[in-house]
Amino acid sequence: MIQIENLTKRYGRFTAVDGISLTAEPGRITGFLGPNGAGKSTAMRMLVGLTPPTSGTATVLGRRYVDLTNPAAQVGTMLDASAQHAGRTGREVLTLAAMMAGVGRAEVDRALERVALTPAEADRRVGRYSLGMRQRLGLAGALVGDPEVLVLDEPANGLDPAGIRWMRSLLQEFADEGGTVLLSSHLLHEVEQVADDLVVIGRGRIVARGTKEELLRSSSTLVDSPERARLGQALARAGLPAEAHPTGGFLVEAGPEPLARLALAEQLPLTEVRPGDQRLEELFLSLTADDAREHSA
Ligand SMILES: Nc1ncnc2c1ncn2[C@@H]1O[C@H](COP(=O)(O)OP(=O)(O)OP(=O)(O)O)[C@@H](O)[C@H]1O
Repeated sequence: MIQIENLTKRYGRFTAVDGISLTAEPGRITGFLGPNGAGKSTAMRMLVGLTPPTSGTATVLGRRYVDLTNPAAQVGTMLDASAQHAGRTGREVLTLAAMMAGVGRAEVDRALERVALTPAEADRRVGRYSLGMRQRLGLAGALVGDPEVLVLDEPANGLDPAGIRWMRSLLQEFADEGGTVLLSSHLLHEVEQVADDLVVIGRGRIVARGTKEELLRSSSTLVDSPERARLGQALARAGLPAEAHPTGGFLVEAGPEPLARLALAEQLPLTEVRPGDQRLEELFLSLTADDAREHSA
């Protein structure tokens, strides 16, 4: 379990993280989504004690990270997969992580196996790894101490679609055994494939949160009729906000019931009544486009 309450980080007059609160539950994968510069890494660094917060609290397993008895074994972290020592082999990097977590060589082999790095690959220098291999090694480092919680910053970075599917099943297995996963991404498509719950951050503030299903659920209905013109007139008369949809029919800001009643009253045949395609993508873009623009300006 991860609990963040009113967490704020200011650098001088700039507020990087602005009073955010979020919870990541055991048994679930929580995606922390936001455009570049939204404050994800800063929040995660505060969570694991690498950056002191200006105010607010962050706890893992009920305690501040620095107060955990053996943080390296209780919380697996991967905050910057590209920061691994290029001159060391993957196995050496992992052996160091295992020592910090107080576990032995058998766990190193087990972690390598879990992330599907072969012994030959493990004995290669990290400088010669692809980005995807570095991510796998970073995940192995997070898993090696057999933690209850994983905190992963952009773990899908550099993975191809098959790699993302693989990561999803690995993290799902971890969550199914009761583990807590908090992972960040600036790419909606990635996080949508991996997470159960989503927290969306823009310009340091939480702008949406909920289960993936909740956030994907549509508030509009797509409706169509062979008598489209008459349908349009009926919608206008009924005062239902509607706009023409590119694929035909109308996108109406209403649930299906008022539309069914309208069709019955107007004796209108309907060929389509289904949830409008309010994809999470639109939500993400509309919620964060301005933030992203201002940051890059
Ligand atoms: N040490 C620092 N000093 C000053 N500003 C900082 C510092 N660290 C981060 N920032 C600023 O805080 C904001 C949030 O940065 P952060 O790295 O947390 O964003 P992010 O959501 O992780 O973005 P990305 O997806 O690009 O990693 C950015 O505008 C960044 O420039």
